[in-house]
Amino acid sequence: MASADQLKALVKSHIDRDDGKFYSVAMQVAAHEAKVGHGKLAVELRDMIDAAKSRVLGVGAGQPVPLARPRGEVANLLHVSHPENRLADMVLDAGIHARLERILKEQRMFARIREHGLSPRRKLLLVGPPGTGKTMTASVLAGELGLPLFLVRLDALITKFMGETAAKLRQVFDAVTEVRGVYFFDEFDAIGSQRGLANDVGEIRRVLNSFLQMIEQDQSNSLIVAATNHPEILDYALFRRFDDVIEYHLPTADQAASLIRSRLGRFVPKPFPMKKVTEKADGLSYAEIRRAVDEAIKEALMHDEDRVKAEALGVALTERRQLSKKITNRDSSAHAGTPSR
Ligand SMILES: Nc1ncnc2c1ncn2[C@@H]1O[C@H](COP(=O)(O)OP(=O)(O)OP(=O)(O)O)[C@@H](O)[C@H]1O
Repeated sequence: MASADQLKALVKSHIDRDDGKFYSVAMQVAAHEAKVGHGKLAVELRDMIDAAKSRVLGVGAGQPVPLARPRGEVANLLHVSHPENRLADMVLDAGIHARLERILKEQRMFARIREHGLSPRRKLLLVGPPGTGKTMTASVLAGELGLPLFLVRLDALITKFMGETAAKLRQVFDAVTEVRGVYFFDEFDAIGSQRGLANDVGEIRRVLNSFLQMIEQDQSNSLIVAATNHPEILDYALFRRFDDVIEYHLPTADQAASLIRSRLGRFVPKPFPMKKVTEKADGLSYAEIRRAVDEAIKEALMHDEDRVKAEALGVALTERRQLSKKITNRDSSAHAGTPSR
């Protein structure tokens, strides 16, 4: 019998018209029934869910995806989108830029590379602090190559019923083979580390081993992109499974200036004391700088002004820094009690 929480979640997802949630809870109920020995009921429930899902148009993003729409159970695990981002939209140091260009070139020529028995680079690990462009990179790769971007939903993949996780991972890797796309595993440390996620360390180890096996065996034409802010807790065995490991960093002063200018567009202040303003961005991520610039643009719009005022931009950046400091302090005090390995 489903738990009270599951029943409540089912009713709530129906009220919210959240199909994805509804199917996910229904699958949990089926898994629970299988676990307590009601195999026939579990199979019936799963069949009903699969049949219902294959009738539904649009997955996750709520957009119909005619050519690359995951079906059946895997639809819950993948959120599909079709980004239009370009490499030129990113502010990057020359090294990362060159590596991404190289990956794109190998992908564009993959038939020729395959003909010679070689494999293009397509398994990538992106590491670096939050807001430095790891997710954006996955979007850019998809956008440049005209491929769908599949975000692997770790919340759906790693359930309370940990025994199911490896089976779900198998479904994701089957999709990787069947539908060419960019498959993005964000917060990859949830799979790639041996600690933190659950008390059941043995189970986490099994999931990690499954991932290692599946990524090693994968010979598809899709790109597999994993990202983490915590490379230090990744299992060492993972690194050699990737064709490239790319390290992202907070922007330098020049990169911050370049992002500010491109984001401001026609709103750029006149005169613009760039150096003075950029100093206020020191220590902020690209994402934080972008948000500060957006705040300043909104301020201008609300005052019916054609341009941002340099002081207003300075204030927005300073506010972001204060916020960022608060978050960092909170995170470090939260981690202070965590025993190290
Ligand atoms: N290198 C960059 N160049 C231009 N804009 C960037 C860059 N990095 C990040 N941004 C801006 O910040 C936003 C958030 O960045 P993104 O989600 O890619 O960061 P992330 O590294 O994946 O962070 P997290 O680890 O928190 O997921 C992007 O959508 C983009 O607008």
